[in-house]
Order: sequence, then C-alpha cells, then structure tokens
Amino acid sequence: MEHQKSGFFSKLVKGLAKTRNSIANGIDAIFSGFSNIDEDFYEELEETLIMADLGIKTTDAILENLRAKVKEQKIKEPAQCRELLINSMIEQMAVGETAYEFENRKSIVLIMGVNGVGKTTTVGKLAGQLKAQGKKVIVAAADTFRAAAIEQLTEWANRANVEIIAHKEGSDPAAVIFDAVTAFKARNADVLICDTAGRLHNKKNLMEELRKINRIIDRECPDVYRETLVVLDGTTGQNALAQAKEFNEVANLTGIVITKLDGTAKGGIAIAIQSELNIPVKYIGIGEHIEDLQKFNASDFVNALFQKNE
Ligand SMILES: Nc1nc2c(ncn2[C@@H]2O[C@H](COP(=O)(O)OP(=O)(O)OP(=O)(O)O)[C@@H](O)[C@H]2O)c(=O)[nH]1
Repeated sequence: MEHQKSGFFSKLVKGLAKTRNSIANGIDAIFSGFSNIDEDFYEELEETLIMADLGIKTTDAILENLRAKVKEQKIKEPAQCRELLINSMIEQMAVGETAYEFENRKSIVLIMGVNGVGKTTTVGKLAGQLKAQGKKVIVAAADTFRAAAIEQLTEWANRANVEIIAHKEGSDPAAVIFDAVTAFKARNADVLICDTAGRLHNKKNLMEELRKINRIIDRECPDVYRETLVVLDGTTGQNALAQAKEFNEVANLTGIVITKLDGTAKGGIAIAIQSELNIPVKYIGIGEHIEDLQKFNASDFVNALFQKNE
C-alpha cells in the first residue's frame, strides 16, 4: 500500500512539473529575491498565485492565513515563509475523513461532466478499483449522447469484469438508470456507478434529465447513500471552475474529480476550485491507466508541487 502510494507520489511530482514551474518556481524566486516581508513582498506573492490559476478568492484566503502566521510567529525572513505558505495551501484544501464514505457502504454514484473531460474513463477506473477491493460493482451508461462513450464504458466494464447496464445511443438516460437500479437491487450490489449527463449548453434539459434520474433513485432506492461527482479537465484552468459552478447549480454536487493533471501548467486550479465552491476535490487523475486515478491528498499534492527539482 505504502509502495503504491509512493509510486503515485513520484508520478504526481512528475505530472505536476509544468504547474510547479508556474507556481513554486515563481514563489521560490520571490522568497529568495526579497530581504524583508513587506507589502511589495505580499503583492508579488499575490500576483504569482493569481497568475497560476488560483483565482483571487483563494489567493486572498491563503495570503490572509500566511499574514496571520507570520505575525503570530514573529517571522522576519521571507525564506522562512515557504513552509508557512505550503501549510496554508494544504489547510485550504484538506478533505475531511467522511469524504469517501460512499466507498464503505451501499451507494449510488452519479458522475457528470462535459464530453471529453475524462468522465467515462473516471467511471471505469473507479469501478475497477472498487471491484479490486472485493466490492460488487455495476456501472450504468446513462450518458447516451454518444455511442462511443457507451462502447468505451463497455470496454472498461469488461476489463474490470463488472456488470454494465447500457441501452442504445440516444435512448432515455432515465430508462438506463431505472434498469441499473433494478439490477443493483436484484444483485444486491455494493456500488452502482452511473456515467451521466454531459451536456451543459442546454441547462434546462440537463436539469430535467438529472431531476428524472434522481427521482427514480429516490423512489427505488430511498435509503441508499448517494454521491454526485463532477469531472473536470485540469488542463482547462479557470474554465473548469466555471463548469463546476454550472453543474453545481443543477446538481447537488458532493465532490469533484480533476483529471489530466499530468502535463498541465494549470494544476493550480485544484487549489482554487475547492475554496471557491466549498466542494472537496475527492479524486485526481494523472494518466490514462486505472491506477492513475487516486484519492486527493492535499498534503501530497502541495508537497509534490513544491518538491525541489532533482
Ligand atoms: N493524460 C491524461 N489523460 C486522461 C486522464 N483522464 C482521462 N484521460 C483521457 O482523456 C480522453 C477523454 O476521456 P473520456 O473518458 O473519453 O472523456 P469523457 O468525458 O467520458 O468524454 P466522452 O467519452 O466523449 O463522453 C481519453 O483519451 C482519456 O484516456 C488523465 O488523468 N490524464
């Protein structure tokens, strides 16, 4: 387990190389370039954090926290702020213990996100991981918009050896969900993971679709724990934040998955999203393989971000 974690950590360090260039290297330059902690110092820090996709609100929260710590601990040297800043960022993103409750009880997981963000892949990876933990998993292809997405999920399900409930392209997503919850009950499965709505451009339809899906689950499985995750493409920076906001308006999101954090310079968005929306980032993706999706660990993430280049 520890070995697996350290493997992921080193992959995370590698994957975040470009984000590190845009955040940590800039911050380290400020720490070594200033001899006093003054307003100019804070202003430079602020600019660097905002430029690195952290957004104004998150940046302000982190700097406010930093200022308080500097004062409290009577820090005089900018270089001594490095550790404090790292800790401020970690505090900003910490995910509570209860975040993964759905993994340990009977649950229905709805996964949403626009096409191409890595939604189907996330459903497949999660299903495979939970199956490997010995759980009885069913996946539902309720994003019926594209035939390729249904085929792709079928491939993931076959590979993971889990049952899939799918209908034809263009069919009613709610009908897929009905069949899926029926199978979930009949097989006494542990987790049902549903690949759901992906279109944002027609918000009214999307809202209606989600309402229908939730109504069926409420009626058929009123006592089953529900998790609603939105998948965002980390390479899209502030755009990902805008998508999360829109999905949150139509669905009661309980968590966020950020994919494709490998190879992007915009990984700072992972820090911004959580504090902007007050919804925890629960998983991050740093590659296309099943083990490349992992639970988000704020401390590992920020430490990987500030890892000195070897
Ligand atoms: N590098 C990298 N690629 C990823 C990651 N997650 C997903 N991908 C790739 O992103 C592409 C899109 O992923 P999909 O799962 O098909 O995206 P989707 O949101 O389901 O889109 P549709 O299938 O069109 O609905 C695929 O080629 C994935 O392999 C990741 O964490 N890192």
